[in-house]
Amino acid sequence: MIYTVTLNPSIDYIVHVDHLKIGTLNRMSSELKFPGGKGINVSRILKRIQTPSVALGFLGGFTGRFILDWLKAEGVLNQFTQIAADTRINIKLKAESETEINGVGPHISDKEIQNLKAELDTIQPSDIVVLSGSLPGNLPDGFYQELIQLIHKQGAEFVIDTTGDALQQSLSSRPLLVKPNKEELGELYQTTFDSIEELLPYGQQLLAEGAQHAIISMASEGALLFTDDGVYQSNVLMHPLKNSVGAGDSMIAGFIGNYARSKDAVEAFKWGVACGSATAFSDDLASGELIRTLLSEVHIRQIS
Ligand SMILES: Nc1ncnc2c1ncn2[C@@H]1O[C@H](COP(=O)(O)OP(=O)(O)OP(=O)(O)O)[C@@H](O)[C@H]1O
Ligand SMILES: O=P(O)(O)OC[C@@]1(O)O[C@H](CO)[C@@H](O)[C@@H]1O
Repeated sequence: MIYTVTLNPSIDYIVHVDHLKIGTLNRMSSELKFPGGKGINVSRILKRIQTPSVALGFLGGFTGRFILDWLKAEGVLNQFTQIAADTRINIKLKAESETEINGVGPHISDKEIQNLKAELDTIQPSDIVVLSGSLPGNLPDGFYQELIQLIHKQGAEFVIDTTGDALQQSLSSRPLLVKPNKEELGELYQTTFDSIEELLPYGQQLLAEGAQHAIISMASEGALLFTDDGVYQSNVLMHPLKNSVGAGDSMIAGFIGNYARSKDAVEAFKWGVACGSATAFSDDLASGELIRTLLSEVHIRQIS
């Protein structure tokens, strides 16, 4: 089974404003609300590519109920830990450019933390746990490390999609996959990149530090896959961009959903690119139908 862990879920409140003027009243031209948070996005895409998963994490209040109802309607299995405080609302403002304003997240009590950790007691050695996104306000910086220890105690594998120190510290625990985007990779190694060639040593460094597979996603410039057998580059699919929120999560879902079955990293990468691109070309997360249509447009070549 694949488990996703979203410690800081959200309602993503997507607001379209035609001509945004700061400092005055603006009227929305349209608005949408979706369940959000990186692990939840992974589980929703897994469902659409017929791969079962169980979504874990903290949910509370009226916002938490909205997310639970939505996941139930979509048939996404879940075992969330109930909390007293309200799950956050993240604003995705779509005007001339895209602006995101993410909440800090609710307070989590010690008892609620223990309840979440107890959910990991039942995972099996063949399971994969996807740890994604930010930590709600009061959780300590090393919290992902604590979860990784619990996952390893059960003999299972993990994927981690986070940034900075938490990503750095996780590498020596041999994550099955890490997927920083180009900016996050630059932040990790305190550098910037002007070309694919400049990226290559840093992708290799992720493997040298312990990652089993690393994808560097580059939005409209495609993606790179680093494995012990070589480095692979995807083409860029050309369709109108509708929404980049969740493209990275969709890419992780596509990779891990396929890899869990095939154990073939290059084939899994192909699915990752199809899922990530399909979400970029959709208003919400991608449909299974669009993912399957785009799969035939994905071409992977070995570059090293
Ligand atoms: N505009 C685009 N055109 C074509 N493909 C795209 C575009 N945006 C994203 N993709 C595809 O989706 C993948 C993941 O996107 P991206 O690099 O934006 O991830 P991310 O930064 O983690 O996204 P997010 O945090 O918003 O979920 C890319 O590597 C690419 O394959
Ligand atoms: O604040 P975090 O946890 O880093 O990111 C949360 C978030 O921006 O990530 C998802 C897209 O990847 C959205 O659904 C959600 O709003």
